[in-house]
Amino acid sequence: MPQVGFTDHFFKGLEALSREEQNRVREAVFAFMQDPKHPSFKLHRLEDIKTDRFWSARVSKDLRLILYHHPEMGWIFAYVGHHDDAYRWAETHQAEVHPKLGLLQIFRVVEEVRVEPRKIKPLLPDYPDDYLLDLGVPPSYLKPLRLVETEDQLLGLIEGLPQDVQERLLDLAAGRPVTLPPKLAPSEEWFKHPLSRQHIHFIQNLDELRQALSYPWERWMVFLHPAQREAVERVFQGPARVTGPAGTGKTVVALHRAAALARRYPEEPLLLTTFNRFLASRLRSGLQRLLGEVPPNLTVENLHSLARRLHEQHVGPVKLVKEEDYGPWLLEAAQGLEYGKNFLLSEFAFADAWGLYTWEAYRGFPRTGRGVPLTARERLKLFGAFQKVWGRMENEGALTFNGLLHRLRQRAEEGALPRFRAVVVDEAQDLGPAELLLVRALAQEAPDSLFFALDPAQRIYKSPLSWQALGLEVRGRSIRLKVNYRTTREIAKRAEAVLPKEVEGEMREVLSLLQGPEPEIRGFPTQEACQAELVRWLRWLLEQGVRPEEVAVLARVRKLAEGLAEGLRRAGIPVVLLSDQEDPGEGVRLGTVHSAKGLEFRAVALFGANRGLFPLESLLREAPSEADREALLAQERNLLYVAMSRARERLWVGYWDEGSPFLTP
Ligand SMILES: Nc1ncnc2c1ncn2[C@@H]1O[C@H](COP(=O)(O)OP(=O)(O)OP(=O)(O)O)[C@@H](O)[C@H]1O
Repeated sequence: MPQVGFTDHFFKGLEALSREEQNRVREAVFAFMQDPKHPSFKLHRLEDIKTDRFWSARVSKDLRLILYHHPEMGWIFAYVGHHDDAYRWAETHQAEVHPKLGLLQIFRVVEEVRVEPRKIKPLLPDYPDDYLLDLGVPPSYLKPLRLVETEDQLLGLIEGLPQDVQERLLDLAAGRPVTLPPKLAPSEEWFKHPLSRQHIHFIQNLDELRQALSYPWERWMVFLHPAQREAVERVFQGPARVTGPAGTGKTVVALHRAAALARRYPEEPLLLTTFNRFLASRLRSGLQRLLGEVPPNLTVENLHSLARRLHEQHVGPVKLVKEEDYGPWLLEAAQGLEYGKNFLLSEFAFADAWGLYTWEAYRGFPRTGRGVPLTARERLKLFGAFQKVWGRMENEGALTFNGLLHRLRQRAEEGALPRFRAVVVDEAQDLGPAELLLVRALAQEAPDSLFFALDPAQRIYKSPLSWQALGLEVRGRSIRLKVNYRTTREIAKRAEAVLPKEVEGEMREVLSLLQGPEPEIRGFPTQEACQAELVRWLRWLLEQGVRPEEVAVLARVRKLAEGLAEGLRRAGIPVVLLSDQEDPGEGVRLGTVHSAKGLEFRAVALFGANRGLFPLESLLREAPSEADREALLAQERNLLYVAMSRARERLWVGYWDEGSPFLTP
């Protein structure tokens, strides 16, 4: 089979078609590859349009494939769409080998511009043509670029350029440093160049084509950003991580990396894990799409169920106790000590999270960030109380979940548990020390064995911690993503505005190439008024043809979400709780912000972005120290960010009385 390429434009066109049309297109592509000259395709060159390299092939009465014929490579599927749309695309796009980069670019034709006599104030400094060409700007864009005066004009002009060129121009306009793209080396084949692979997906053989055709195609499956590709393909000599704001494709990287590792280590046990059961099942279906099936040597399981399973298999049955069970024991054991309940519970949880079960371990362990300082004597007294609780747990044959994780870790370190050749962790920002130490112990000590995907600004369960202290040094092996593939620029900007400019030592840098309506942030006199407007908004969305399952309504606390569910149902809006996701029915998704972690929706409404809910007043009141309060505040801020950044196209935020202070940075 000759090699065949598919452009990112083709995938965009395909995504806009109905499932049935997509199937027709897939069949047509396959048939075309067997016999492009088959009369049913009525293959012809589009002579009458400006750039005469595109061809049209008929899929059905109304669907057309637009192709480009490359002298060496053969056919490249450039676009697909309904007849008029496809022809319009062909008329407004051109394919050209870039004079400096030496790579084929497919981009929107720019109108010829005449310089007007009036004086203009250009947005971009007067860079020499050569420099702009080095950045990958097509020659026809040089003049129009010089006439751009505002950011909006720039966005409008460059919208149709290859994504990598857009990124560089936006960085340039924002005064950020720009790295020149690598040119094609004389001996390099252009289709293997990373920039070509970012825009054109080449399929080499029939098997690949068959596989590609048997699954719904989505762009994330084939077009990786060069930074994503590096995170996926690099061989890391130690623990490594990918970070980036919401929607930059960290989960996509985790999936591709797991798939790449499965190819690299086909005979060895591998693990792809994440925070909860639901996210793990999403990873599993992502892998099925990517690979056809989950390879037998790759376990995909959330960390908690993996730990339980390993304990049951290798140690014995599990009986867990929670804070509500051991809390009273702790208060009893600590009688006579002058500490409040909240501090006792939080100090116990701290020792438990770090596995400080012996006096030697607890005695000198750094309590940085704990807020309340303790003398050695005080530590000893507290430890005495903790020991009583642990003793009681032992008598009952029970342990905390962290206790279980530490016990397993110990077994793994002793060599009593099977180890994975490599472990990939998604949503790693919410893993605590016990979980991270277990992950480390479950991975072999070898290159590639530990990879984490995380965004510190989405930490909503745990306090920040030093990875170095856990033996996870990632310096030199940390890749940052900044291109947001999910959210429009307008929404991304508003969501990032909730956060400080720098989170845990990393500047928040995000670049979205998608445009859409401004998010609506609205205050109401009462909860009822807010709900009534939400109902109106939801009805309007559904009338616009947005499917109910593409919409999420989120609230800070469960009670509020549940009350709202009733209200929405009464108003005739079908609702499915996010917590019932294993078996979703028809309806708008509704739940707490926590339950929307890692998910995305076409439209998101946040109900009750009030002062008192963000941050949650009742939670802050319980904070045993100023330091704990600060940590909670950061988590609450992150929660608001998580809620807002779930939205792809539309975001609606409603509050009553007074809005969250996080909304006014
Ligand atoms: N290279 C890509 N090409 C096209 N789409 C992509 C690409 N990478 C990611 N996406 C899309 O962007 C969206 C966000 O991706 P993903 O969920 O992996 O981001 P994330 O960084 O894990 O987000 P979050 O931090 O919010 O969980 C998804 O719809 C995904 O399909």
